Amino acid sequence: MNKENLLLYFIMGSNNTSQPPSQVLKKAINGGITCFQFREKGSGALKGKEKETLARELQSICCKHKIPFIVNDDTELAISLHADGIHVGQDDESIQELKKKCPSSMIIGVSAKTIEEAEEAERQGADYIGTGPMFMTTTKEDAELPIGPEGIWALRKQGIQLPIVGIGGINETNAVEVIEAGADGVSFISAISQADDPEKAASTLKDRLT
Ligand SMILES: Cc1ncc(COP(=O)(O)OP(=O)(O)O)c(N)n1
Ligand SMILES: Cc1ncsc1CCOP(=O)(O)O
Ligand SMILES: [Mg+2]
Repeated sequence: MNKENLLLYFIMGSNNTSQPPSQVLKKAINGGITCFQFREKGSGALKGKEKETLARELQSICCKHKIPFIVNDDTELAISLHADGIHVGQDDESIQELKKKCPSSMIIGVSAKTIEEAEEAERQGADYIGTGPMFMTTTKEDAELPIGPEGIWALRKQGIQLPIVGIGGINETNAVEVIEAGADGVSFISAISQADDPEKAASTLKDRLT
């Protein structure tokens, strides 16, 4: 993956917004996001056919605008849709398993916050790591305590070369700190999905970072 694609990485599922997800995604793309992750998870999340239908709808929007479409957690869905990538956490399927099942062109993102996790992700051939939570977040039900941008500094200081995306509680006022700490990109859910004007929210974030 081109690491420039990680700069403004938007993540959303149907329960992260009160607006139609397809509308939010289109507005976010108009505002300048560079990557999208479909994360259909948590209370009220769609399942089965409904989940797949929404995934296909959002994928086709991404495809039309040449925005990488990454699926969170659900390897089978990612493979069946020929998604551009899959993102997994430490408690999800291992990179080793993913490498066996997925086409070699598929982007593999892994959550990693300790040096051990990041080094293991590098060894196993991940394409990028997602590190966080950077700041307090209420979006992820089982989020751990924030580690702050210092967590990214620490990984860089210890020699981690993989592209890093910060995640968790990132908004227009703190995004720059995350990049300054050594991240290649910032990912966010609520800063865009909960905004009254998702296009403006995305373009403001972009202005802060470019
Ligand atoms: C870009 C990015 N980074 C981290 C995560 C978190 O993944 P995970 O730890 O598996 O938690 P869930 O998102 O599955 O609840 C992410 N999704 N994306
Ligand atoms: C999925 C995830 N992983 C760590 S924090 C988080 C939630 C990010 O959501 P928000 O950008 O609204 O804080
Ligand atoms: Mg996960």
